[in-house]
Amino acid sequence: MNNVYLSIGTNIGDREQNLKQAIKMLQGKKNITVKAISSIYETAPIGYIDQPSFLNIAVLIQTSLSAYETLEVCQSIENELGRVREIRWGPRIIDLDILLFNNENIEVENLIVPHPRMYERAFVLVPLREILQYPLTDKLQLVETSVESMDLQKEGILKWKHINNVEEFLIAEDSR
Ligand SMILES: Nc1ncnc2c1ncn2[C@@H]1O[C@H](COP(=O)(O)OP(=O)(O)OP(=O)(O)O)[C@@H](O)[C@H]1O
Ligand SMILES: Nc1nc2c(c(=O)[nH]1)N=C(CO)CN2
Repeated sequence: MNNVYLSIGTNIGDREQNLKQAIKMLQGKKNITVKAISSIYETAPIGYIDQPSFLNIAVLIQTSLSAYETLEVCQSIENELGRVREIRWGPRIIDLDILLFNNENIEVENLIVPHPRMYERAFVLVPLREILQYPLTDKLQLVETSVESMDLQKEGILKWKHINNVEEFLIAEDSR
């Protein structure tokens, strides 16, 4: 079984609903088990600034899929939820990135793991830190040391909401 950390972001539409949908779709795959979900963080947009704030979350899954197959699942979920690719780093209904795949270094076409920009992004590291599985590998340890040296307010971590009961969170009625 592979331990895989994912980052999910959304800044269009009913953002919380988008996160729920994405997690439910992950859970619905027969080769994937969702093991942990971080709090939901509201974060200021990084990179391309003139866009709404994001909700960001980190998820730990266990899967028999390869890294590339996991990427394909992430992309199929993005497509199914109706993501349209326009501006680089611009607004999106949903974005699923593979952060870490076991403790592996992977570089194949269309896939680089660890995610090349993860260690400089508070919106990735802060949720990820919450769900790190022990014992810490060197890559997980680097998450902790990187986040410790960040000024979270300056990095746009605005507020967060803890999910007390994951089952309840996922089945809760659409509030619209
Ligand atoms: N670890 C990874 N996780 C997800 N996608 C990756 C990864 N490494 C490379 N990619 C590739 O990156 C491509 C562009 O991804 P995307 O459009 O989501 O970028 P982005 O979210 O705008 O920016 P960023 O990659 O900085 O988060 C994807 O099509 C995918 O093939
Ligand atoms: N706060 C925040 N900013 C972003 C995000 C994101 O998920 N959260 N995703 C981006 C594209 O990868 C660019 N900027």
